[in-house]
Amino acid sequence: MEVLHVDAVFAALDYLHWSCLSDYFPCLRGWDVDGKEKVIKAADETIKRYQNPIIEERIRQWRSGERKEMEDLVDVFITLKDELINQPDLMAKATNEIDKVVGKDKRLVQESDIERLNYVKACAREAFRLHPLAPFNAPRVATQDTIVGGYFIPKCSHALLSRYGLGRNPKVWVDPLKFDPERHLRDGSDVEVALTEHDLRFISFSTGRRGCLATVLGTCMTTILLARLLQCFAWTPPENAKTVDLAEAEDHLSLATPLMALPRMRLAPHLYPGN
Ligand code: HEM
Repeated sequence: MEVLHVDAVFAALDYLHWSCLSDYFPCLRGWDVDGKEKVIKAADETIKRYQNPIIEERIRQWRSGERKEMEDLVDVFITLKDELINQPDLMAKATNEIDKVVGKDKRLVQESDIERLNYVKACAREAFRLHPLAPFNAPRVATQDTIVGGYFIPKCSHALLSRYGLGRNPKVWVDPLKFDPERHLRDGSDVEVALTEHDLRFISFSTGRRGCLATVLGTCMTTILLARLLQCFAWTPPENAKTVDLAEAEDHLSLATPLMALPRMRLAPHLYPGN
């Protein structure tokens, strides 16, 4: 069932940005002229069959008082960690910053440290720029004729922003394919690095009325997760490999080959939850 679920999620993601004839001619809805409705319906049913019982069980646990603490959410920062594995000097800079701010072997990174973890946040910004989760933002429909960035957008047209294209635009970013967190740090300034990017030079939380409602929570989750991955473990490529293969798959932005990396504990054992 889990394999079916993952396949269904990827099918749904693949189709997210496809245009469908019935979006433009609603009278065709149900006829499935281009065959996409059938694929999406099947994926949707599989996703619900897998996820709904989990969600319902969670709701039951909260209502009955059995569950009292928040758990899970997030994964993703895998690609970011891999970029750092391939450039040990950058990883050392991030780890040193964490050790300096938190102190070695004292405690784990916590929310109050975030404002002083500028290099870690610059790494996260760089990952948002270079490795967007999805190729496009959610589609928008123009409610009136308008001009954006010099382009005329007629009323009713559907507009998609390329997250991939923005982050790698050579007119905006010097050496755009290089993973270089320093580009987000202002020389000699201790201005706090933010993960938000309101000028849309790349998309992290987007901006405006429909931008992410949880930029503070998202920043907190991202920074703490990455900082703890680096604080708790020294990461190296797998045996027999010099680097982690970061090549993207041909038809989506995930890694072409599964991630393999070796973690080694770098803190005193009592600091790891469960010990
Ligand atoms: C690293 C974490 C996160 C990132 C990078 C992120 C990014 C985004 C992006 C790019 C959008 C679309 C904005 C647009 O289309 O213009 C969005 C929408 C949204 N996000 Fe997040 N998000 C994150 C975490 C969260 C969390 C934790 C929550 C809730 C607890 C959340 C709630 C929302 C909501 C409600 C919207 C829809 C806003 C609307 O359509 O009006 N996000 N997010």
